[in-house]
Amino acid sequence: MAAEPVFLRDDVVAGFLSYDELIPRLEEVLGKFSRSVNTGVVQPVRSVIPLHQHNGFMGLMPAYIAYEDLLCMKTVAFYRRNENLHLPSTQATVFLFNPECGNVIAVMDGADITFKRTAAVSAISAKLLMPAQAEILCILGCGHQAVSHYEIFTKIFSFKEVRVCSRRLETAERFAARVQGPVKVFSSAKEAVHGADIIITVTNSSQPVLFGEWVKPGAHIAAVGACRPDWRELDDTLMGDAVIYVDSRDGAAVESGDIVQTGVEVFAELGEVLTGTRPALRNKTTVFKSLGMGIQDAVAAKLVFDKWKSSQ
Ligand SMILES: NC(=O)C1=CN([C@@H]2O[C@H](COP(=O)(O)OP(=O)(O)OC[C@H]3O[C@@H](n4cnc5c(N)ncnc54)[C@H](O)[C@@H]3O)[C@@H](O)[C@H]2O)C=CC1
Ligand SMILES: O=C(O)C1=NCCCC1
Repeated sequence: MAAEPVFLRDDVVAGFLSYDELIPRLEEVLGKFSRSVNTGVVQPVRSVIPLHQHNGFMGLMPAYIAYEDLLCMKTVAFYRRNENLHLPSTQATVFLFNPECGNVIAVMDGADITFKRTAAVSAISAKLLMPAQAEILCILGCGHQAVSHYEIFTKIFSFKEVRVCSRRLETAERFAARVQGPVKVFSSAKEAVHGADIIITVTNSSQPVLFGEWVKPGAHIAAVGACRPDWRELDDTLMGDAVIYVDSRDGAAVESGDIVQTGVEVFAELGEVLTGTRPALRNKTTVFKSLGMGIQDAVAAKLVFDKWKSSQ
């Protein structure tokens, strides 16, 4: 009989998951995913059940990675909650399976994995696509993803100024009090992004929050929210002006409102840039449209599981 699956709580997962170890694994798997030859990295587009009654949705994100013999699935629900509830909008659980028989070997709280792998992938996009002299970082939206993005961006890059703006000023002020390091709080998104070299959009908005006419030419935008075909974060002008990079072309064609509704051409997947099959056009205004991928969760979960196992 198969052994009982282990359950790893969020604090345990967080303790075993470091950006330093995560980033190279994400780069490797994104590169293999984007290769046209069969690399055994299999990941369908997320299946999504909209939960209109509850202002949210649930997604199923299975993945198999042959070179790691790694079979994984994340379930993730995202709710637009009242900020005053102080509940995470993302509720995620990661299941690791024994690929030989399909039995579950571990169940993990998926919150930290989702926060860190998403921020790490945005940081990879910035490493490849941000202008050579990037001095000002601006984050729009001050929720959970904003915290992990602040952590990794200030850890691996050095900025003269980090600015934040959220829908409500109190949220941005709370964020500034919570993170370790200097932050300038703005009440106007237009003023916050003025002159910024990198802009991260991590909002739960379904309407554009960033407009092309505000953006400095040559800036890099990591657009993390608006993961439904009827949600937007970026306006038509910005989508039309920028060179568009994505994590997965198939996912973007189905899930990204900014892409589906404007019909803009996707220039490359991040994995294609990582493997050198498509160029990184650093001198242009670039958008990395992130949607999140099961393979990203899988490599993160394996890291956690292996560390947990060797700690036993
Ligand atoms: N691409 C990916 O891999 C992933 C994307 N997401 C998406 O990232 C987004 C953020 O997620 P969380 O931080 O967990 O959500 P959250 O609910 O913790 O934070 C959202 C923040 O956006 C702010 N906001 C809403 N409208 C705004 C506006 N018009 N201008 C400025 N700020 C505004 C809210 O005040 C809140 O601070 C969501 O859309 C979520 O679906 C989440 C996980 C992974
Ligand atoms: O990849 C993920 O995880 C998510 N992507 C879109 C929004 C919810 C979580």
